[in-house]
Amino acid sequence: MSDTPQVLPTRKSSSLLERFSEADVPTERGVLRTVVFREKRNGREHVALVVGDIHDKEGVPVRVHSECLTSEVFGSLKCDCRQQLDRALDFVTQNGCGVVLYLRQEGRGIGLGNKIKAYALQSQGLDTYESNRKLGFADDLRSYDVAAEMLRSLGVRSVDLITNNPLKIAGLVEEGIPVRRRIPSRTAHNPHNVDYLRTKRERTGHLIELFAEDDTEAKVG
Ligand SMILES: Nc1nc2c(ncn2[C@@H]2O[C@H](COP(=O)(O)OP(=O)(O)OP(=O)(O)O)[C@@H](O)[C@H]2O)c(=O)[nH]1
Ligand SMILES: [Zn+2]
Repeated sequence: MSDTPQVLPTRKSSSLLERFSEADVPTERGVLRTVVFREKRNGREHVALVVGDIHDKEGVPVRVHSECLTSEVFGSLKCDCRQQLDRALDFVTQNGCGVVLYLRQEGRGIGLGNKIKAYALQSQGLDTYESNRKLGFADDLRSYDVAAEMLRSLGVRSVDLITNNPLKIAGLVEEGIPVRRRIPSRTAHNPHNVDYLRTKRERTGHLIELFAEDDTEAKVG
């Protein structure tokens, strides 16, 4: 991967978002071009981490990742979000080309406080989706309009999407982003997240292959 700063082309015609700022950020995996978008309706900031030349390209490897403070910052074992993020960053940096969108849709869109309320209900025996419903929320409140607009602003023509979630593929396609193929995001299970992963597989058709934590093959792709 080149360490040379690159200026990414900008499209000015976005309606939901302002393309607010961008800079190269050195990370343990190399330099990530970090582009911050602001949602005009609520000021929420979403991030695109860009590697390589993606403008006007087809089949760009893309991860559309939803924020999960508990696992990504605090190391919670209740889900697989940090692994998914790490593996996506590994993939795009090793590949020398790709994008990780980091969307501020914590708790599948219900927010951190409500996710922790849902965790409290799960400790009483409810599953991920039952606990959402008990709190008065739908299973998944996320939308992909912001992701689509970010990708359009970056000039991505079509994507190879790193995901196990068929609804995410459908959501992006509905928002006008062609998905050329899916890159599976393999994830390791542990005693704390195995029910969560099984529930995703059974309730929303996530295409999850489960690997034990010591399985060195558990990786993206
Ligand atoms: N409401 C709720 N959200 C959760 C729970 N556990 C994890 N999350 C959130 O779920 C989001 C990740 O979504 P997932 O459904 O796990 O995975 P996905 O992004 O749809 O699918 P992949 O692309 O395959 O990773 C993150 O925002 C997490 O904070 C939970 O028990 N309840
Ligand atoms: Zn998580």
